[in-house]
Amino acid sequence: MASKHIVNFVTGNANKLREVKAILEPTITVESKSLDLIEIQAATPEEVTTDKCQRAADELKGPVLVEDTCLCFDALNGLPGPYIKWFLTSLGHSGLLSLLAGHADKSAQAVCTFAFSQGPGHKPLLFQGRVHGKIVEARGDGKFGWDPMFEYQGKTYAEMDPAEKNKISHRSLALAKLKTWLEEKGPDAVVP
Ligand SMILES: O=P(O)(O)OP(=O)(O)OP(=O)(O)OC[C@H]1O[C@@H](n2cnc3c(O)ncnc32)[C@H](O)[C@@H]1O
Ligand SMILES: [Mg+2]
Repeated sequence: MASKHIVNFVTGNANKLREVKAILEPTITVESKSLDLIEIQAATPEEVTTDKCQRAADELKGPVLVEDTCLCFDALNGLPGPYIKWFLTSLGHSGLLSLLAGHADKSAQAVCTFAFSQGPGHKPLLFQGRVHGKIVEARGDGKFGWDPMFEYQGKTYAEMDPAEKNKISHRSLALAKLKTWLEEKGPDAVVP
């Protein structure tokens, strides 16, 4: 049976693409374009993702889906947040963990914000998923970003098999909202 909907997911991250495909297909067909989009320096994931989506729509001159992921440490008032990529690159897992050395509170939130735009000039729609977990010493053999140090209900993301992670993750919670919107309104719904 042919998919009812097709989305064009623009990302430079192959791990994200793999998860998005595993979560959405076959109900929704995921096409993709590998682009490393400029991300503005902003305080909230909503601002970052909205801007990123507009850039992608302008560049590809059509409908696009983008996503931005934040990892927010509660003891640090939400930092590193949207800057997690640069913190992870510079500090690695152990350096990230040591940011919380002086804090008893190791709780953290994994936040995934998708933005869908019908094309240049259209307002991006946002779909967000959030998982409350905790930052631990790296465990598990997952190769995706900070998966080994984010623990949810006793297991790090890296200790879960892919299907298990995709059932409960910040990304799947966000995509469930996108799916509902696509099924109820459809990509041709009138968005300003
Ligand atoms: O092209 P884009 O989609 O922006 O891909 P990116 O790799 O630049 O991703 P982000 O800007 O959203 O930065 C998020 C960082 O968190 C990492 N990350 C994203 N989702 C993750 C997940 O589910 N588990 C572990 N790490 C993740 C990712 O590898 C980045 O280092
Ligand atoms: Mg990025």
